[in-house]
Amino acid sequence: MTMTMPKVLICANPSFGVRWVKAEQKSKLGAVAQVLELESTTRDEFFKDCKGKYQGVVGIYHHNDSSAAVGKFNQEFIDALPPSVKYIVHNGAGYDQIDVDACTARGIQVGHTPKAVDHATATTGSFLAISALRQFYRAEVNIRNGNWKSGLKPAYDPEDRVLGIIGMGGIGTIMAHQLMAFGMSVIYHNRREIVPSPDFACEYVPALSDLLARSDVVSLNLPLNEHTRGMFGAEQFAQMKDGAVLVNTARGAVVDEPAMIAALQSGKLASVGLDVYPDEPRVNPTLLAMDNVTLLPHVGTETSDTQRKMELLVLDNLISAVTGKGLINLVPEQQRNHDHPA
Ligand SMILES: O=CC(=O)O
Repeated sequence: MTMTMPKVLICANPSFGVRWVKAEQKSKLGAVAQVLELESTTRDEFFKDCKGKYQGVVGIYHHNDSSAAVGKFNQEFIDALPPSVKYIVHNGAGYDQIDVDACTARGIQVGHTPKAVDHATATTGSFLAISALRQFYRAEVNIRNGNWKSGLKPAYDPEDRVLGIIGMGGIGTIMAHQLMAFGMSVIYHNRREIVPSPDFACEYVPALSDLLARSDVVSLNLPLNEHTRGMFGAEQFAQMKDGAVLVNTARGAVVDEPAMIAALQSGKLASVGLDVYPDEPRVNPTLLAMDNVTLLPHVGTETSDTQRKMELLVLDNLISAVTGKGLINLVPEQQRNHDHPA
């Protein structure tokens, strides 16, 4: 019986693979597929195993941790996969670790977990915005060093300030609601206005430069792709208000990091709140040495509730795919009539 089942490879270190869902939820995949755990410990070993024990694999579960074990799912990696592979499902909303064009060329469909990440990532973004405005990190450093309020500079209230969201989607919408509760008003910039308009008070700003000129807090909520890599640089910082705040829960490589550091050093930016960095897990030491910025180690979705939702969605996608019903969450680039987002 098992031999006739399609094979699915959980391509992640066992402690990062499927760890939060209940056993019976995990076993639903086992009922329709033969589930293989990642055994290769290096990329070369993985390539060797593609010609051996991974032969016949139809679906692959991808986790950010997959890269730690076998490296990026780039063209070389995709080309080395057994010809049987038809689906790769990433546990995460951002799937920049996977070369989607290489997958498309090989007839492999790529899935991901949008929506499941929205609340947790939005909460992280809202925390970063508040912490950056109120300078809570600097205050915490003070108290931990026994300095009470000495040397603290005036901070800013969120109320009556403008939140500019770049890439209004699921995460941006929840962040907007959360920060409106703190008294902020919301404007957004996407490539196109959302139609019908969102059902809450927000204004579409067609020109990015206008949004930057009007926002007290700018939040990046867009995917990393060929259109967005490095899109936020010296020109964009120059267009921002003096003393504005930048929040990034998207991907570090969307921002030109040296330009951001220069804007912090000149005072153009009052502060930043970051959950993502261009070369994770490395963090620029200049940023680490600044106490007016709030930095988190890419924990946007790191809650047991959200991790469970994400794992479940990956499993549901794989079950749907291997039982002939197709992926539930195909990445936008592989959807018909796709026009790149935000
Ligand atoms: O960074 C987290 C995600 O892309 O889901």
